[in-house]
Amino acid sequence: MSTLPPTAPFSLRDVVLDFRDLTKIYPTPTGEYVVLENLQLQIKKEEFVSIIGHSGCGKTTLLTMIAGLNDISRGEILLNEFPIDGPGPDRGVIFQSPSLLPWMTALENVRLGVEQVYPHGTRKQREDICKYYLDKVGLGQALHRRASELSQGMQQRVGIARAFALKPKILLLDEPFGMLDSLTRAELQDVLLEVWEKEKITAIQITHDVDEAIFLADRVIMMTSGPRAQIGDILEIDFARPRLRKDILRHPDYYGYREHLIGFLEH
Ligand SMILES: Nc1ncnc2c1ncn2[C@@H]1O[C@H](COP(=O)(O)OP(=O)(O)OP(=O)(O)O)[C@@H](O)[C@H]1O
Repeated sequence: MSTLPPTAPFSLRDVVLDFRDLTKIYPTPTGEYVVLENLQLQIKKEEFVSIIGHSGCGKTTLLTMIAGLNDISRGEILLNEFPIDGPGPDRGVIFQSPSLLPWMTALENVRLGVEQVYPHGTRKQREDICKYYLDKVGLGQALHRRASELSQGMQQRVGIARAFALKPKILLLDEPFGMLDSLTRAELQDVLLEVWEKEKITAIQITHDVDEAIFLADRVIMMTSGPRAQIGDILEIDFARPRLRKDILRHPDYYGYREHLIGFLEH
C-alpha cells in the first residue's frame, strides 16, 4: 500500500478544505477508540472527491466533522482558512435517506430549507429557485406530489434538489445512492453529475462503489482501515468533463483505475 505525501497536486491558493493532523477519538465503555489519527488532506475548490474505504474506517465520522456535526478531538479542518467549529449553511449534506416530510409536496420540502437560507427574497424568488432545481433533477412534473407518494429514487431527487437549492459552498454526500437499485442508482448519478457540472461546487462523496467513485470524481481518496485510519492512497481520475457514462466505460484508462481501487481495497 502506498503512503501519500501530504502535498496536494494543486496550488495552495485553490485549497478550500485543509485537514491538518485531524484526529477523532470516541470514548467507549472499554476506553478510547481512535478512529482517525493525524489525517492530512487538502481539497480544491470546485473539486469532486470520492472517499472510499472499508466499513467502519471512519468515512462518516470524517464527513460529519466537515459538516460540523461531530466534534474534532485534535487537529483542525480549515474551510477557506477558518477552522470549522459547528454546522453552517455553507455546507450542505445529502444523506442515504433524504428525510423528507411525508405530508408535504416535493416543492414544499425544498421550500422549507430555501426559506431559511433566503429569508429576504420574495416568495416568488424562493419558489423559482425551488422549481429550477426540482426541474433540473427531473421532477418538473411532480412538484405538487406529496413526498409519501414518491418512489425512493424520486425522494432522493428531491434531496439533491434541496441540497443544491440551498447554494452551499461544500456539498457532502454520505452514500446518497446506497439504498437504491442499480438502475435508479445509475440514473441518479447522471442527474447529480449534470447538476453539479453546472454549479461546480466542491463535493465530497462517500461511496462503497468503485465504479461510482470513478465516474463522479476528480480524485478518489482511499482510507486505510481503522483504528487510527489515515489517507492510504489517492487516485486522480483524468477524464474530461462533462462526462457521459458510455464514454467513460469505453475509455482505455477506466479498467486501470478500477484495478487500482480494487487492489487497494483487497489489501
Ligand atoms: N458515537 C460513537 N461512539 C463510539 N464509536 C463510534 C461512534 N460513531 C462511530 N463509531 C465507531 O467509529 C468507527 C467509524 O465509524 P464510521 O461510521 O465513521 O465508519 P464508516 O467508514 O462510515 O463505516 P460504514 O462504511 O460502515 O458506514 C466504527 O468502528 C464505529 O463503530
